[in-house]
Amino acid sequence: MEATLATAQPRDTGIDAVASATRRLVDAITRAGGAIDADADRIVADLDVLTARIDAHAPDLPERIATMWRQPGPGRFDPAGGTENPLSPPVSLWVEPDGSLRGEVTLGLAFQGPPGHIHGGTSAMLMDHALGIANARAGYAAVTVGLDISFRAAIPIGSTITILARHDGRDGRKVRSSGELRVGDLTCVTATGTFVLMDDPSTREKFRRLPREQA
Ligand SMILES: CCCCCCCCCCCCCCCC(=O)SCCNC(=O)CCNC(=O)[C@H](O)C(C)(C)COP(=O)(O)OP(=O)(O)OC[C@H]1O[C@@H](n2cnc3c(N)ncnc32)[C@H](O)[C@@H]1OP(=O)(O)O
Repeated sequence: MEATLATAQPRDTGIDAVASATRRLVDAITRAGGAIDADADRIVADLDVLTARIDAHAPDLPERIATMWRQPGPGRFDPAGGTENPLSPPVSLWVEPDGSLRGEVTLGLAFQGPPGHIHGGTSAMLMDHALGIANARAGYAAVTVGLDISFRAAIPIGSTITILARHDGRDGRKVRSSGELRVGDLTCVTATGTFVLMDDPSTREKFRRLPREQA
């Protein structure tokens, strides 16, 4: 049986292709470093032309946010697995037979923390997001109120990171999930999360208004 994708289905055209190309651009810049200084003026001019071309298509922010949230299926704009988000690492999470999630990602220099290794904030984002999706797959759309994370071993840049996440249960308006990041057999990061259901009145009140109304 074909495995179910819990994150957005990547496309190789349109905005997904632009986002992929932008990830390649960011990776190239971080790898080249100051070696591009001599060519920087021309590069900036070229990039500014591209930015203006793309910006010409952009609606105002509240309209854009509303459009994003009207899209069906897993978030295509998420910061961890959003195929349309150039800042999102290219994460795909699949549903295992027991309902837990599993995925793989390889991260480049843009995500570096300690020398040659992944930044802890990036690991925390991968965990937060995977835990949230594990809850959503179990039927509980919820926001994070607590994330308990342990960094047990540093993750080398360029290694294949396995992401594991599972929904652990519900306690009133709170839901719990847990997960880990592994490289091979080594568990590098473990995390447990506490989330509050989106349909809890206080959460609904907090997140129901569009940014236009909040301004
Ligand atoms: C993007 C999201 C879309 C989601 C829908 C689509 C789902 C598709 C999957 C996408 C996956 C996304 C996964 C990313 C998820 C984020 O990254 S969400 C962004 C980060 N989180 C936030 O911005 C939430 C900020 N917090 C709040 O706005 C408010 O806390 C809330 C949620 C409105 C609740 O407010 P409140 O009613 O005043 O309650 P509060 O005092 O905060 O505490 C709530 C409960 O949590 C407990 N609690 C609080 N802190 C902690 C803690 N550190 N540890 C343990 N328990 C705690 C409290 O004790 C309390 O428990 P009970 O009293 O109910 O037993």
